[in-house]
Parts: sequence; C-alpha cells; structure tokens
Amino acid sequence: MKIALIAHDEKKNEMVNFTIAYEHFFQKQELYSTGTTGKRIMAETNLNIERLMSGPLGGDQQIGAMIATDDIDLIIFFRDPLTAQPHEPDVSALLRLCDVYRIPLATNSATAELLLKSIESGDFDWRKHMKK
Ligand SMILES: O=C(CO)COP(=O)(O)O
Repeated sequence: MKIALIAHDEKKNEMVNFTIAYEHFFQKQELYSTGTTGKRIMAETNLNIERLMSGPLGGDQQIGAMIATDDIDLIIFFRDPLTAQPHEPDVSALLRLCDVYRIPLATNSATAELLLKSIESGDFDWRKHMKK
C-alpha cells in the first residue's frame, strides 16, 4: 500500500511515536512523506520513506498531485488544530482531494490506529479491486 505520512510541528513527536509503535506494519508499505516529517521518522526508526518537499514549501501539494494520479492509497496526517498554518490553503486542498478521490484519511492517531488495524485484517482490499 502507498501511504503518506504528514504531521504539523506540534504533532511530529506523536507521529514519530506512532510510527515506532507500528513499525512492523509500516515496514511492509511504500511510504511517502512531507520533508520534515519524513526526516524525523527516518531518524528515529528503520523505515525507508520517499520524502517530498516540506509542507509549507509545496509538499502538501505534491501529495495532492499523487492522489490525483492514483499514486496514494491512504493518508495519515496529524494536523495541529490549535496553531495557524501559513499554508492553510494547501492543507485544505489536500484534505479536499482525499474526499474527491475517496482516499482514506486519518487526521489523528486514534483514527490512524483504527485504519491500520482495519488494513491488517484485510478490510481495505476493495481499493485493489477498484483499480483492476
Ligand atoms: O506542514 C506540513 C503539512 O501541512 C508538514 O510539512 P513538514 O513535514 O515538512 O513539516
């Protein structure tokens, strides 16, 4: 599965801890991230991630483009709802594209955990069938 991992600054520690906790799962996936999120995760796990630009410099838009070309299956995006982001339009555009293309999106660790457990039990195979 092609999975994008993104976290705003205040949520980066939580993302790192989440990827450590589920490293066994993420090792089996094809991972993408925005620049700084990926750098942090790779520094603290053994995961291999293809890093795009940093979010405020176009990384969110790059991941949005991957959604449009059917190159992302799932997004885990730990958003910070308490801090204004200079690139809020990019964030909104990314979330919008998830709905346009019906891409599963977790914006917090509780939802992300449920999605991962669901994938592990085979509930997400419908995406593979849709692509056939
Ligand atoms: O800003 C982000 C998402 O909107 C994340 O970008 P970084 O991973 O580069 O910090």
